[in-house]
Amino acid sequence: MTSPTSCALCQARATQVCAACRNVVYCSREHQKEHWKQHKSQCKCYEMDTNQLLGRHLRATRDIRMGEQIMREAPLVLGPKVASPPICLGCHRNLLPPAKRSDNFYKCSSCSWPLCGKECEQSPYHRDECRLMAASNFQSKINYNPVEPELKESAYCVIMLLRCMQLKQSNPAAFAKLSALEDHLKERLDTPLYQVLRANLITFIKTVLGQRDWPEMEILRLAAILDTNAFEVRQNSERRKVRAIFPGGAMIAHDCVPNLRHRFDDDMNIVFLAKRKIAKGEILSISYTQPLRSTIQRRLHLKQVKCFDCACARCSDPTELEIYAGSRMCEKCKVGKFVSVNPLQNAANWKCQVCNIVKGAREVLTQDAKLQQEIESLDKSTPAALEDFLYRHRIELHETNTHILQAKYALTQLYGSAPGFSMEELSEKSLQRKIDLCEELLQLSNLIDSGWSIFRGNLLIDLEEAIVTKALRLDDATECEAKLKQAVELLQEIANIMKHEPEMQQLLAERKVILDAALERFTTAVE
Ligand SMILES: C[S@@+](CC[C@H](N)C(=O)[O-])C[C@H]1O[C@@H](n2cnc3c(N)ncnc32)[C@H](O)[C@@H]1O
Repeated sequence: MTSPTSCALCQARATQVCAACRNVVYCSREHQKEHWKQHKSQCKCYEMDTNQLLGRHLRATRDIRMGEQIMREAPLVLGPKVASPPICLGCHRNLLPPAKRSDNFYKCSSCSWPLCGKECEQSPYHRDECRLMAASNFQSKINYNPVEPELKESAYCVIMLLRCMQLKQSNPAAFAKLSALEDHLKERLDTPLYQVLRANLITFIKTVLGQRDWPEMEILRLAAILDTNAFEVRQNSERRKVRAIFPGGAMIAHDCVPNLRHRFDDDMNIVFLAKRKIAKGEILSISYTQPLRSTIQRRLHLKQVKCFDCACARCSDPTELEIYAGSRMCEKCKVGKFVSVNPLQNAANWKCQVCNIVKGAREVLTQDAKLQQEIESLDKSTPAALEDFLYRHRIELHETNTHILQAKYALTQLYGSAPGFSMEELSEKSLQRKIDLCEELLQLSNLIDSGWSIFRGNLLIDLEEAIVTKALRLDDATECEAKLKQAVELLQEIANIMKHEPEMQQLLAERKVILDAALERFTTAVE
């Protein structure tokens, strides 16, 4: 296809191109502005494509720069997660404890679901479900629980489903968009979760809430659409953790080493950014799972939650891009690592790369599950238990095994923040430990979450703080200067990675003040 050469508005010879999509050209800035209303809906740097493996997905229609924002979309439907600590159904903020332990939350005057206050009773999110509950004489029984205020209430599981169902009447166009999404209902129907849904939730909706006209399979299909496509929307500063459907964002495929990342703005719109340069024609991807997990763990999670077998480059490589996250050291030769003979076949044997002895998949899975359970049960309030875990497993697990990586990542967070381990309190040894762990994981981030990832950004923030702390403790002026210079470079990279994260801006400004003060102190000291 040849590029257009005449102005999209007046057909005169064009001199400038729309920088966002690079698909249309203009003779002047005025004509570009005038044409914007018409062009807006087509101004995209991606298009929808379909193939057998991924189904529908998005593909770049031009080269995309690192850090470029490529899509912003409002939620089509939004509501509580399947199980949630008490939240307000009007504004979706986690509810604050009442003033007195003996008091309860504010309750909606019609349906008794807890809310922030009277003003949230009229929220457009809550109105329709409230009417339905009140008409069926259903009253929520969620109360403030002073013993376990954060306890997740499973009663919330009905809300999002009801909101989807109510779209059919209130907004048929939105309901049509929702219904066009993938569901994997066939695969989900026999799972224990869907059996429980059928037995409890569907019965509740049909009999208690009087939705008898809705066929069971139609309600289950909506539940399956939510499970396949919903994003978790997190706004920590607003105390919000809910789920939402974004039909455009739902078209983005998964890759274990994705090229996009996403965040949410103040209005709970989803925003996708390019983590790295993306070439024209490349498939756009996000990760539906966690990068520190091993191939078996990631594939199992994707299969259970999203019903597909991932066959991305990382999953297909027995060495997992040289990370060997799922491998253990060979018990026999002690120098080789076990790798799967076919990582895309869960039942395939594992073989030592050096002495070639073989282990069955079942044994590998059992060992892996045991270790995962062990690490999840550790006390993560201080570094001791995690350090002990690393020490105890230092022979059978190598440096980049998933369990070791998870423990190391948790340690980077604890050194500098856990009680008794604040930055000022850290011993020289612990401070250096934090620096070493951050540097090690940063190297790894180039392989498993490359480019401007949040994983990399968070590690850089931790490293920068530790480096400045270290610099200020040094007596040697040359060493101190070198460390402060390193911190300046780190802060620059952090600013680039986090420039689209409003919640990070205050922290960055504070880090800059601290670093500038450290540089000034250093300059004054050497003068
Ligand atoms: C959020 S939807 C993405 C849009 C979907 N492809 C469609 O046609 O509606 C998630 C589903 O897309 C498919 N999918 C996404 N990434 C995939 C991948 N890397 N390999 C195989 N299937 C994938 C799976 O069926 C998955 O359950």
